[in-house]
Amino acid sequence: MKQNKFSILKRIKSFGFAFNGLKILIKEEHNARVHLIAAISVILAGLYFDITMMEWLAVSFAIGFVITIEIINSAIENISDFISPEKNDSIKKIKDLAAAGVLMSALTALVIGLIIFIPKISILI
Ligand SMILES: Nc1ncnc2c1ncn2[C@@H]1O[C@H](COP(=O)(O)OP(=O)(O)OP(=O)(O)O)[C@@H](O)[C@H]1O
Repeated sequence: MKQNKFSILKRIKSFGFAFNGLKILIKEEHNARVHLIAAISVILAGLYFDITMMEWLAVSFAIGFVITIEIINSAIENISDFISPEKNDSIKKIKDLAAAGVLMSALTALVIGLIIFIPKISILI
């Protein structure tokens, strides 16, 4: 890696590139939109049920975890398509593994959501 001098301007630019990544995610990745809608719904449910600070910590971590894994999955999908636009068994394995990462993160978030919200919803019923 090149040894460059530290520059505030360059750090600010890096933030810009990262925000551009978020823009690409929302514009091009349909699964990310689904996760975003789920995240907004959970935040609204958290406000409605007035969940505790610890519960907000768990919910925030779950949301951040799923979106982060979704971003990594999208990057892997894009690099895979760039390297091999044609069908390839190794690319299939790589993409399926990345998709499994998203599935695991979403299931983890679902379990956290169920633990927090089922008792609160059951009181209403
Ligand atoms: N180049 C390829 N070679 C072999 N299999 C592929 C290839 N591209 C995709 N696949 C298979 O198709 C599945 C879906 O790939 P795709 O890139 O469409 O992911 P997706 O999650 O459905 O994408 P999207 O984010 O567009 O919904 C992969 O998990 C893999 O099994």
